[in-house]
Amino acid sequence: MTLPVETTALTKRYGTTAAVADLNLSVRAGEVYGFLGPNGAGKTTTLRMLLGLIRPTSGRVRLLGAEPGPGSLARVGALIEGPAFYPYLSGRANLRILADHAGVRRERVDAVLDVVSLADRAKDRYSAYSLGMKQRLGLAAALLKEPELVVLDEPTNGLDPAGMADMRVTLRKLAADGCTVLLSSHLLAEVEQICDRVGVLDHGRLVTETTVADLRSGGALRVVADPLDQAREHLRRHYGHVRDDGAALELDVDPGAAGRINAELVGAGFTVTELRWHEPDLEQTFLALTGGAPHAA
Ligand SMILES: Nc1ncnc2c1ncn2[C@@H]1O[C@H](COP(=O)(O)OP(=O)(O)OP(=O)(O)O)[C@@H](O)[C@H]1O
Repeated sequence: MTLPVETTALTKRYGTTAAVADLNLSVRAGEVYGFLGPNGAGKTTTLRMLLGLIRPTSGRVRLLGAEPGPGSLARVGALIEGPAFYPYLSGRANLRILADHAGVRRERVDAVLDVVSLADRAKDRYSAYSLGMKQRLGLAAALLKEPELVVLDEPTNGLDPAGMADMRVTLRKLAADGCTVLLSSHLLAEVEQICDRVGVLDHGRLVTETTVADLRSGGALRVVADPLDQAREHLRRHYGHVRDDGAALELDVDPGAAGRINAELVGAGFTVTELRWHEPDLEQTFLALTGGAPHAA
């Protein structure tokens, strides 16, 4: 099956600086793919190459199975630089202008306003919109041509938690309807909640491409039981290595083992006061992958 986005050894140099180096990305049909990296990692440069806005120094881009060009780009919706709208016109009027320009039926305008949940504010002037609504109108514009693939550069940047949540719902809805979504972000927590898979970029290089579930793997079962020392020895006998920080025990077991361990401890006469799966700290994972490079929140 054709991948919506595939790059091979994609490279962009500015003078002696490699903004993007040897990048092999693959975005699968119907997924929400998060392109993650600290500021300056090369995300925007990559997205611009995908959309044919700048030329790679070397390497190859396949967009919906073809070179980025009029044929493939007609099937792609993109939001790269902030959307430009007329501030004194309503959201609907702005979209109508874009629809007319793109040769899209006007009925499509109301359909996309619905998708981004702006139908009830469609008559309001663009200048009265919140940042979240402006972003969603930008997304609506990108959806006018019923694209198979949507490419969004930092779609949640600057949004408050409610705006982020709205955007999340909208993007998941798009994917559920069969549209592939590729978005960039420097916020791991955000990507983690929206995306199926992530590609982590650092200094122009892909350091990992994996599922969000995989990024999260490596957690441990945290157990607090009384008396703690004896519970530790008991668990060691059955499960091997047990970490003890003085307040709680941690076991590297499968999350599904929690119920059995609870029953065993209670059966052996321990009082279990806490037993929960402890997720790995994703922020630490991200910092480790990107060499601890500081990135803005
Ligand atoms: N036109 C250009 N000329 C020279 N250097 C550039 C140009 N565009 C980007 N760069 C450099 O390439 C690197 C990657 O920039 P890019 O904007 O792609 O990063 P980014 O991951 O999108 O970060 P941000 O979120 O801050 O935009 C940076 O070091 C940047 O300074």
